[in-house]
Amino acid sequence: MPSKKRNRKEERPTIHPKNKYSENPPDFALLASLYPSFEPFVFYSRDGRPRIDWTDFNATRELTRVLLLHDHALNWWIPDGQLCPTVPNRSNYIHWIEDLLSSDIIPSNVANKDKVRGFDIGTGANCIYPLLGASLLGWNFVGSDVAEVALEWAQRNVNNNPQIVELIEIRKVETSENTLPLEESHHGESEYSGNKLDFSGNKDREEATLPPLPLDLEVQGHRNYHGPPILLGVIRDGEKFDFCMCNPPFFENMEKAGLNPKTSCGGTPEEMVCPGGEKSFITRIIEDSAVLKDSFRWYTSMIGRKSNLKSLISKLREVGVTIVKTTEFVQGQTCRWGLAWSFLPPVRKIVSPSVREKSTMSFMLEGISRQHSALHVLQTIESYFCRGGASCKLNTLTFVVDVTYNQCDAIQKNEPQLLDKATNHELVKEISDGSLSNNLCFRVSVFQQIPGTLLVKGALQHKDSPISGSFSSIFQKLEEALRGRFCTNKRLI
Ligand SMILES: C[S@@+](CC[C@H](N)C(=O)[O-])C[C@H]1O[C@@H](n2cnc3c(N)ncnc32)[C@H](O)[C@@H]1O
Repeated sequence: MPSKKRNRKEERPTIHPKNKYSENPPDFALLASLYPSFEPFVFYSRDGRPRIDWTDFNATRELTRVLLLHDHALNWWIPDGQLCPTVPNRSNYIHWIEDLLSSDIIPSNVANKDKVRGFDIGTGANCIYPLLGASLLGWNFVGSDVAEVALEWAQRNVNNNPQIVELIEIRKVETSENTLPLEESHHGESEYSGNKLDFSGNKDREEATLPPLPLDLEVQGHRNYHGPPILLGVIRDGEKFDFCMCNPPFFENMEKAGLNPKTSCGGTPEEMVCPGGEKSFITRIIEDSAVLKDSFRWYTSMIGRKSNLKSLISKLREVGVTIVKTTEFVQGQTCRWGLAWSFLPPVRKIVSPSVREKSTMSFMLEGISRQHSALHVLQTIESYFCRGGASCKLNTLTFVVDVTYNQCDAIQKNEPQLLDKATNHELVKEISDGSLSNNLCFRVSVFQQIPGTLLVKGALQHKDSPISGSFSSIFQKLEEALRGRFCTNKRLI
């Protein structure tokens, strides 16, 4: 999985507050004193902090083993080279799903409220999500996989934990002759992520190395998935789930996975690679979900590259989902995105309080010099929003500009002010029935008051849009920009 190099000064979302490690990161010294098998992997840096060598697969595997044992009472192991999960990171995804299930955006499964049932696509030898979900929250799981070694070890990891054995079924995905075999290129030890986790909180930790984006993936965009079935053909007739989750094989081949000498979390080609990379894998999940529809309350997947979010959200629109939610998972130097969607009709619409308060706004521009007419101001408003990525319709007869911001563009351009932040952790996007409601549409009108004074009015057109809460801040920014341009000599726009 790729990671994202982040600017240290940038404000980061934090680890999920329900995560066991949010307040108390793993204490290597304590773990070493309690577990002799972990002790040889711990050393002390000059500042006296206990550390482990993240480039040593045996060290990262032993850390995961003792964390699962110490904090979750789970017996766990994986063979050499298999993908080794970092427990705090994986816990964030589980808690996000917990939030989705407990939110009242879509109806809960009233009949089976106490029996949550999840489907982990590609559970891996480590079987980490079913193990965490079952032990932390008592959830039932089906964990699927195609790889023999994954199926064998996932089952072993379940069987070695009698307290949750009843909750987890490991299901083999049957490959048909029409599917392409997974790539056979073996590079021995490989990196699955460009991440370096440093639980010690030491300031001088190194930034993550971002593996290069596969060039041909970028150029060619989406390639069709030709691998084994993912949901359709694996889910049985009449089966219902509260959610599915997936940490997909992200890369097209092992070369493209990029090798990061700073970490060693294992990961075989079967675990890391699928034809077309994560985009094609998740696109197939979306296509399957459009057939399976209400068999799942929530469909979710992890995404390794933010650049894939936009096209995947467009795909979701195409297939007519009712709700899309995204989140960012951040832990240490690791950054991923979560994408969730549903076909169930939303129970409520998310409208930020500011929308209810302010769907029309206005301001006066005074002291405008003679050479600037109302038409000039109107055209400036149009070009201001066009440059920000909106589409605009100018009417010079009525002195009106109609502005439409597309939500996906806002995400891609990283303009958080256009997105309605429902919690600190997630950006919520609700696409309700109509096609308009996931856009932000407003009308700006310019009125001549007296020479040198204009009134600028803004009126929100679709108040139910989930991102309409951003209207007032956008309008305030317009005011600032126009004042800078026309009322002083500062050229802001
Ligand atoms: C990146 S690993 C994730 C393993 C584990 N869930 C984790 O988070 O560490 C992806 C897994 O998906 C499996 N896989 C690939 N194609 C699959 C398919 N069509 N259905 C189910 N699993 C698949 C691989 O064998 C591999 O175990």
